[in-house]
Amino acid sequence: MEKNENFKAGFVALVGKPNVGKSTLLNNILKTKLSIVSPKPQTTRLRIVGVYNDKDAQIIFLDTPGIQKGKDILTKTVVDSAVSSMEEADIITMVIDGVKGWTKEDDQLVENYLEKLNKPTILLINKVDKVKPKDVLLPLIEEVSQKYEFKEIIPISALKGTNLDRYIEVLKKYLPESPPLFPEDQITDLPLKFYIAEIIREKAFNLLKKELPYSIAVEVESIKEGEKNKNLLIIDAVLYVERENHKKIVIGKNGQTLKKIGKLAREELEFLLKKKIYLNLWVKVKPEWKEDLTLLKTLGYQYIS
Ligand SMILES: Nc1nc2c(ncn2[C@@H]2O[C@H](COP(=O)(O)OP(=O)(O)OP(=O)(O)O)[C@@H](O)[C@H]2O)c(=O)[nH]1
Repeated sequence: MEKNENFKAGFVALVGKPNVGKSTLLNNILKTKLSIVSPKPQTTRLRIVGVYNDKDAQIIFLDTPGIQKGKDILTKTVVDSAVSSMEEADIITMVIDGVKGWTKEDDQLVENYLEKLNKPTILLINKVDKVKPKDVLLPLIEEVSQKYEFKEIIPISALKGTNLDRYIEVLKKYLPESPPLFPEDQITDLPLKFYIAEIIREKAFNLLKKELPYSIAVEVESIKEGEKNKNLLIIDAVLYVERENHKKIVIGKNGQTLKKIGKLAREELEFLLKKKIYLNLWVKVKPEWKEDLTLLKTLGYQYIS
């Protein structure tokens, strides 16, 4: 790719309440599935970096998990990682849900973070495919422009792709001039083990969200190539639950639920990695895994101090 002389590169932190559509936005911009999208709030617990490249710019997205209230170590870790994303960023993008409008939590985000960090901030009003332009959107734009000195306010639909090109152009305007910061083929800094664990966790979460909304963690213990067949990956992974009765739920009657999780994860992994996959899944009980620092670190929550 022929590079523009005034090439720009830098970090953009995506912030906003759970469920406003940050993961959908990132996935649509990067056209590859890096973070979990699900209708349940607070599923993105990891800081995920996606890298957008074109001839003018390299934009590195920091996807921050919702800033939540909570006392366990996992929640604190999540908040720390969200804050460090914002501190690292050249530009902050705040996302709100156009249907729900501006909320009290958004006021807190402005007060507690944006005003203190004082970085160029862009506001995206998402899900505009679901709102009436005149009756809802125009008054909302008027309202939010009083809330903070946003550099720009852009109505988008992350789902439909509406106005995302305009958003990219605006980011380029505020990014510093710099050579690329990452090699171009690097679309995520997540190690493969971690990436696979997230896909398995997503499948388990989607099947079990009613019974076990937040208490499953997944660790990929090993990934080996087939001895004779290099096109085969053998993956061993453990699903951690907090209680014995949760283990029964994950396994299901005659092992049906675990089998289904395995099948869905395997199909997606085969598609994404373009290899044949053997996926061995176990379920282990690990009481209070959310409080277990060592395990959290193994699982990749690196921002624990
Ligand atoms: N109609 C409509 N729905 C959207 C749009 N963007 C996201 N959604 C839906 O909103 C829900 C939440 O989207 P996510 O991308 O998971 O939201 P998030 O902000 O990453 O949420 P957390 O992971 O909880 O922080 C999903 O059901 C999406 O399909 C949009 O532009 N229009």
